[in-house]
Amino acid sequence: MAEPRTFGDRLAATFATRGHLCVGIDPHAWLLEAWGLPDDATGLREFGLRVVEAAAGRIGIVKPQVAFFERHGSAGFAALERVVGAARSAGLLVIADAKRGDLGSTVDAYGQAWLTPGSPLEADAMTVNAYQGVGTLAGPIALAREAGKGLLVLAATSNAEALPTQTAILAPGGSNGGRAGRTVAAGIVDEVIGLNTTTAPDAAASPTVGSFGVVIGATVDPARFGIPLEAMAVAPATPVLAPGFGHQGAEFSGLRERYGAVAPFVIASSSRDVLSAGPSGISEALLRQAEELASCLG
Ligand SMILES: O=C(O)c1cc(=O)[nH]c(=O)n1[C@@H]1O[C@H](COP(=O)(O)O)[C@@H](O)[C@H]1O
Repeated sequence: MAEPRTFGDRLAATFATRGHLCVGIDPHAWLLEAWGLPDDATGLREFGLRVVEAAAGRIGIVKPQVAFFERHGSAGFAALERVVGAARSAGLLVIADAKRGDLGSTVDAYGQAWLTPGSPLEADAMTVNAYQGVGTLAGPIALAREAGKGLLVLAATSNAEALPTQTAILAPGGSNGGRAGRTVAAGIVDEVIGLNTTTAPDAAASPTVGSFGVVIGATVDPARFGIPLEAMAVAPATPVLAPGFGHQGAEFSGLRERYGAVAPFVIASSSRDVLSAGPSGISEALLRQAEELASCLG
């Protein structure tokens, strides 16, 4: 059977067959040491490939954190290419956690790096930030539509320092002027919902999940940001990348209450908590977490 054309369709298929768990591939120096691996490009590659091997067939989504590979320069990027390639070949959805953002002409190149079919770092989706305006993302948005890729835009992040900025109130004026009075996070979410509704004609007959999602940390209260959860759940739903489970304190048992109507479209991400099970324990830890998550969502 042909692979679903859009990221949203592939995500919907993954939710149905492999569930909602995403493991973050975050090779912190202390984790490399705990795994008995060197803190260099060979260690990164080995770590990433072992996580991919553990994830394949057990869960559906991996999220390599680019920063840890970037620490080792070009050799780190070569390791990341191998890990991303292995994950995609294993049928896992790959979200490149690159958190790129810039003015339009520059962000276009970031989009090309991570979303162009056949590019060395090709992923299924990437994280981006829109603090220079969602409009700056026009290039990656167009590329994602054309290539069947996805974007996950930071809205309400899991870290406490973000609260004052992301709950700040939008001023009138500019292309986002109609959203004046709402929070920065809610304005971003609203614009991303709009991207999904305007993509629909091109996608499957009635897509259930859109290709453009937002990041809403599992440690925050979406109501505090005025985020319209019900509107996000209207088909094609705006998926949510939800980091913060495990090490940052969020629990799967709180997921339904936190995300309300949009809970069925949440990608629940955990890195350190799962990775600290080590190379011999990670497969079992992934299965256990996937089961727990499924029972909380079921
Ligand atoms: O975009 C992300 O993935 C992200 C957004 C956010 O709001 N908070 C957040 O922690 N993340 C990422 O998710 C991962 C969380 O890792 P753990 O706290 O170890 O599970 C890190 O790679 C973060 O960069």
